[in-house]
Amino acid sequence: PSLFTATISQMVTEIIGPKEAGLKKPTIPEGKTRHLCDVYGSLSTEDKATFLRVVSRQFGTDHDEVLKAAEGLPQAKEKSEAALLKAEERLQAALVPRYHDLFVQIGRLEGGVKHLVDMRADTLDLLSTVKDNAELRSFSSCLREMLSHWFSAGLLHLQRITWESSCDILQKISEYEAVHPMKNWSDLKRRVGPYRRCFIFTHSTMPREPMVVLHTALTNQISDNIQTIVSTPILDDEDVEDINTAIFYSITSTQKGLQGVELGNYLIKRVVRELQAEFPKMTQFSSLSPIPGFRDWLVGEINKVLSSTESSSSEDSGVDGPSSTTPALLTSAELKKVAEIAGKEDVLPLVTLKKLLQTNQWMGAESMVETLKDPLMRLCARYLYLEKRRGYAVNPVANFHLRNGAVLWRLNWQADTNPRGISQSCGIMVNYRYFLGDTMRNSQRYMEEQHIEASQQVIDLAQAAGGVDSP
Ligand SMILES: CC(C)(COP(=O)(O)OP(=O)(O)O)[C@@H](O)C(=O)NCCC(N)=O
Repeated sequence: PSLFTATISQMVTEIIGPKEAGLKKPTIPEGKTRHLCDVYGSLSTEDKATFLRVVSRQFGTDHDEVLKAAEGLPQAKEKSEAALLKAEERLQAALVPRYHDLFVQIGRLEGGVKHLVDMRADTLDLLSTVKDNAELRSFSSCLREMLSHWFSAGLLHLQRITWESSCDILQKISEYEAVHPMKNWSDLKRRVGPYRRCFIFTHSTMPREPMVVLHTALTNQISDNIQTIVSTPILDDEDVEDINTAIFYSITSTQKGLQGVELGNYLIKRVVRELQAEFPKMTQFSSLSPIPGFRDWLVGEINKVLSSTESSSSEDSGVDGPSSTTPALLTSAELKKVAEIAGKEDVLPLVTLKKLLQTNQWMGAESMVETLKDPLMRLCARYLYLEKRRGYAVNPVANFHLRNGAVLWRLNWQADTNPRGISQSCGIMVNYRYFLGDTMRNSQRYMEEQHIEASQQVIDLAQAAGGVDSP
């Protein structure tokens, strides 16, 4: 390992120059940079991790130099404006990690930007496995910052995908689909056919590679279920008079290394403009989104109640009574009904409910579905509107649309009855609605005050779950 580490340091130093070279760096033959990329590309996952650890640690900011430069500021301020500017430039240079120069050199190569995107994906994978590694985190954010300049809106090319697009692109559209996987060619044909629009962004450094894909349905109302979008037969030609709404029902960013560059946000905004131009009468823009993680969150909440019931060894029969902090998940009457319908009066109702949820068996009986509609809709509103991580919505899709300035607008019961939809979110889907004149303000309030703009339906449901004071 030490020989490998020394070799990495040597190769990087030959490209970015020794530390003492400062700002005067020799022009480096591309050959050394190309060789480093080839070596990196040939490494095993484990050796790539070593490479990333070594470079992020050995070629980060020089803390002593930063301190020295900072200490020189007061004296320079006393001396003159020119001296202060010079001292500030020295500090700015000191704050740029040395691997920044490595990224610049790699980015200049043919295929170098793609190499950096893949290297960032490797870094994110490594970060997901290690405990907090501050140097690696800085390395990743420096790389993200650089990539965000290369992948800004002005440098991305919008392309509409139709059945007449080339096969290699259509194949990638099918393979990359992460939200509602396509089963066959007719699925794919439907999603690019009449009353549908499929747009991608491509980038000159990765031609013929969809960087992000947005699927939109053209309708005359805000869709409340996915079946009518992905399962309807292929329609005849569009009747423009019948279109006034765009439903974003799937968006996928295909390059993991571009996480945090917000390509999806750019694409939605660009597609809205494109559709407004094509359909001047279009007035409604909304997503129809999955709610990944809701079912698992609910099972977790049930486990919390069961373990607290066990530990408090309360005499009552496991009725999910409200505790001082969190309100009851289901009312006693709802729990009683669940036990009755399941024919399990002798088991703790929450244990029965947990099993029904984990096996999707609750969908089997109409009476059970009816009984669970109100509690599941309440709890889903609480999950989306109240469950937070560092102040922001814990659900990643909610966080994405709320950052874009959308409104948490409507929960839809039985909106996705595929097994995947039942397992993911008990079949519930949500509309994040884009009111174009408000998105900027909504986004700002969400990012700065963690305020979630929500409709009365959602607020009432969350309130019924006992989690929110009346606004
Ligand atoms: C939801 C997506 C498109 C957001 O991507 P993007 O706009 O680039 O945001 P970010 O990843 O840069 O924060 C992305 O997270 C994604 O592809 N998620 C998996 C598929 C999905 N839609 O949940």
